[in-house]
Amino acid sequence: MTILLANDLVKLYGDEGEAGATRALEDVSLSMNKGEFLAIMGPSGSGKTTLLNLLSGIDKPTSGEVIISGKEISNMSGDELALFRRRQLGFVFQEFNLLDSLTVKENIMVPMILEKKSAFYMEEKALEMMNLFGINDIANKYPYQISGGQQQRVAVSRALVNEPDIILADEPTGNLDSKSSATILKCFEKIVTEFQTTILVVTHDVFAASYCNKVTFIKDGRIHSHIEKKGTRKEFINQIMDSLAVLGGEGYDI
Ligand SMILES: Nc1ncnc2c1ncn2[C@@H]1O[C@H](COP(=O)(O)OP(=O)(O)OP(=O)(O)O)[C@@H](O)[C@H]1O
Repeated sequence: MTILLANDLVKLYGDEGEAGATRALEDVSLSMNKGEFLAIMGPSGSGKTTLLNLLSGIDKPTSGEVIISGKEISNMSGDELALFRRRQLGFVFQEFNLLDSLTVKENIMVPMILEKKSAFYMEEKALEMMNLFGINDIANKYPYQISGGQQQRVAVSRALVNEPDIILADEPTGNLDSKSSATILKCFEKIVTEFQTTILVVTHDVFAASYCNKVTFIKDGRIHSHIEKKGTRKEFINQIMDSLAVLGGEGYDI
């Protein structure tokens, strides 16, 4: 089942022909099936953030379309899009973005509160998530009382509670040490395997990308190449490094 389809995306910042206008994306097409775990990698300025902004509906393409679960989001009105983003998309960011005045459990409940779920359902669901990610012992703590790795596990739980069609993650391990990064990546692996969740990760980090099943490389706003994991994760790391060597550019974490 196709979850995400991007067709011939073009993004131009500024007006065509105008000095300083940038063609950030040129004819980018992408497709993801249910249960796929994809990393997008590319040099600084290659268009990764722009692509993520278009896929998540934060920004509109100059031309082309983004279809998620059969719905074209590039044409949705503000309200329709806001609802769609809340129900069908899960977001994980580098900065965790938790609410400091709410406990871990309350943070996880926020998307369900917005959907007016029953108190019983919310309790059960929050508990299920906290058990899944090993954070039930910190349910009543506040974000500033827990580690970065724990905060990111809360953020992943929050992204999952409304059972989104796809999780979009922007440098999810960017603020984490290697041990916490591995924990988060294993959480992603677990939900892909257990729930067939579809996850797209934008990352500079070879270690993070190696947990994915596929990597798409972009360069100068165009898709450069794709690779698929066939053997072990260690072998995939070597494959990713080889591709990055061909791709060129700087700013990768190895
Ligand atoms: N709001 C904007 N207005 C004008 N140009 C922009 C804007 N946002 C990005 N760009 C330009 O578009 C191109 C792609 O930028 P983008 O941020 O998508 O790259 P990136 O791959 O995410 O980079 P990084 O890895 O450094 O975050 C760059 O040339 C950038 O300068």
